[in-house]
Amino acid sequence: MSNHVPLLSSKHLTCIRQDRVLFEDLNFELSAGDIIQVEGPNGVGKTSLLKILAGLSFANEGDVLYRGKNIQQQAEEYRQNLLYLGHQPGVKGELTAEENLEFSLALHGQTVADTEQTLSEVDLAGFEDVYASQLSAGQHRRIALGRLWQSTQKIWILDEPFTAIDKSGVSKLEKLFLNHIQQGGAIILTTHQDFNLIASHVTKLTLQYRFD
Ligand SMILES: Nc1ncnc2c1ncn2[C@@H]1O[C@H](COP(=O)(O)OP(=O)(O)OP(=O)(O)O)[C@@H](O)[C@H]1O
Repeated sequence: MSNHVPLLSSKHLTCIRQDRVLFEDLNFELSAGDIIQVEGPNGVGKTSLLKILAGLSFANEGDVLYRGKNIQQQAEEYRQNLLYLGHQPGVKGELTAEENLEFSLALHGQTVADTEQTLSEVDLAGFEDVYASQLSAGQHRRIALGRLWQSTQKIWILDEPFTAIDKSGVSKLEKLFLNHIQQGGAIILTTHQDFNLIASHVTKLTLQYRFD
């Protein structure tokens, strides 16, 4: 008998928002080496699901398990092993690119080191001292994505990480994702974009509108 325990799993998750059942009895497993793409039309419940998985909001029924145990019973350990990027980049206009990255890393308990190198990984070399208010939407997203390059967390939960990112940035991210899963990490993400490099590694979890 297999004693495989997934990194992250959901058991019988039900989510109701504004009297609408977004999903019901949702079960999935995310193991080391997996990439799961949550897909479905606008408003179907993808962000709601990711927030529940990240412990930022609650399901109406069911559980989220980290290594087989409810995330609420081991909130601190789970937090240390989780990197969540929401669909807003969360960048502050009055801080420079480098200050924003430092602030975001510190806020999330990540090591604040090599921020210059990290900004260069996300193609922001030369923009370190520019205020974010003077940077583009794609550059804001790149600052937020910088956290991935400094991540020691195994589980990445990413809400629309490719938004506003150009083609070469998307390829670079795909390479980073591949590297992450090859090192024993796992990713669950939403995107409306198709994958290229990592397409064969991606399993889809499709949410559908319910009309009951
Ligand atoms: N905190 C909340 N309170 C009330 N309703 C909410 C809340 N969060 C989400 N909803 C509703 O739940 C539904 C699903 O929203 P969600 O953001 O999860 O969709 P999505 O699939 O991520 O959409 P998109 O592809 O547009 O990002 C929407 O109708 C939204 O209005």
